[in-house]
Amino acid sequence: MTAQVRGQAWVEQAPLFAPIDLTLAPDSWTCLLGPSGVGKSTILRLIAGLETGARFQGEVNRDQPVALMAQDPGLIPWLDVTGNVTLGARLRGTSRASFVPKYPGGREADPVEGSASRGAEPPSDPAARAAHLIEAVGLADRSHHLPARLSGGQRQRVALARTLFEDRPLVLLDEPFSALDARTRAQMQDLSARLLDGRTVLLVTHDPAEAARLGDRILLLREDGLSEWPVPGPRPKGAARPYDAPEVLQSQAGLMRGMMA
Ligand SMILES: Nc1ncnc2c1ncn2[C@@H]1O[C@H](COP(=O)(O)OP(=O)(O)OP(=O)(O)O)[C@@H](O)[C@H]1O
Repeated sequence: MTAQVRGQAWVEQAPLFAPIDLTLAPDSWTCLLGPSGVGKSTILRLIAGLETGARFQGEVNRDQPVALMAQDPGLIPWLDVTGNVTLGARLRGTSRASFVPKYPGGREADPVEGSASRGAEPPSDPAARAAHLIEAVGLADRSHHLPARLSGGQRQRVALARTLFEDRPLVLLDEPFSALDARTRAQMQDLSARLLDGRTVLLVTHDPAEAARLGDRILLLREDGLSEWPVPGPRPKGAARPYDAPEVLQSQAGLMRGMMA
C-alpha cells in the first residue's frame, strides 16, 4: 500500500478539491500536476502527517517512514551546507559531531563531472554519505558555505541532498527542481531517479517535461478531482527517460494541452 489519501478538502468554507482516491504504487514515481493553489502541497503534507491550512475529511494511510522535501528549502541559516544536509542525523544523534569533508575550494563542481553522479552508491557512514551527496548535487566546493552565501538553485540542491541523505522508502518531493536552470534540472532529475530507485516517490511538479521524464504514473489534480494521464512507455530502471526522446516530447506536449484545456 505505502500511502493512500482518500477524501476531500476545504479551505474555510470553499471546496479545495473534490473527493480523491490516491494510492501510491510501491517502488515507482507518481507525478502530480495541477494549477496553483489546487491542493497539491496539501496532499503531500497530509501524507507526511503535517499541519495543512485545509480542512480534510477522509482518511490518510501510510505504512512507511517518509521524507518530505518542501517547496521552501527550509535551510538552517547558521548551519553550513554539510550541517544542513546532515541535520536529520544530527537531530537523531547519529552523525559524528565534527567531521571535515576534504574538498578543495574553487569553481562549483559540475554535477556530471563528479564520481558521485556517475553511478557510485552513496556510502552508509554519515559523513562520507553527506560528502558524496553534496558532490553529487554539484556543491562539493561549497560544503562550508552558509545558506546566505548560496543562490536559490544552490539552496534547493542542498535541500535535495538533505532529502536523499535521509534514505527513506517513501519520498515526497514538492517542486524540487523548480529553481534550477534547464541543464542542472535534467542532471538532478537523472540523479534523483538513480538514487531513489526502489523507493516510492510522489513528485509535485508544474513542469510537464519533468513528469514525462520521471512519471511511472502521471496525475492531474483539479478542483473536480484527480485524473490519470498516459505515460510515454516504461521508464528505464533507476533512470529518467531521455529528455529528447520523441515519445517524451509527445507526452510533454499532450500533457501541456491537457493542462491548457
Ligand atoms: N496555512 C494555510 N492557511 C490557510 N490556507 C492555506 C494554508 N496553506 C495553504 N492554504 C491554502 O490552501 C490552498 C491549497 O494550497 P496548496 O499549497 O496545497 O496548493 P498547491 O496546489 O500546492 O499550489 P502551488 O502549485 O501554488 O504550490 C491554497 O488556496 C492556499 O491558499
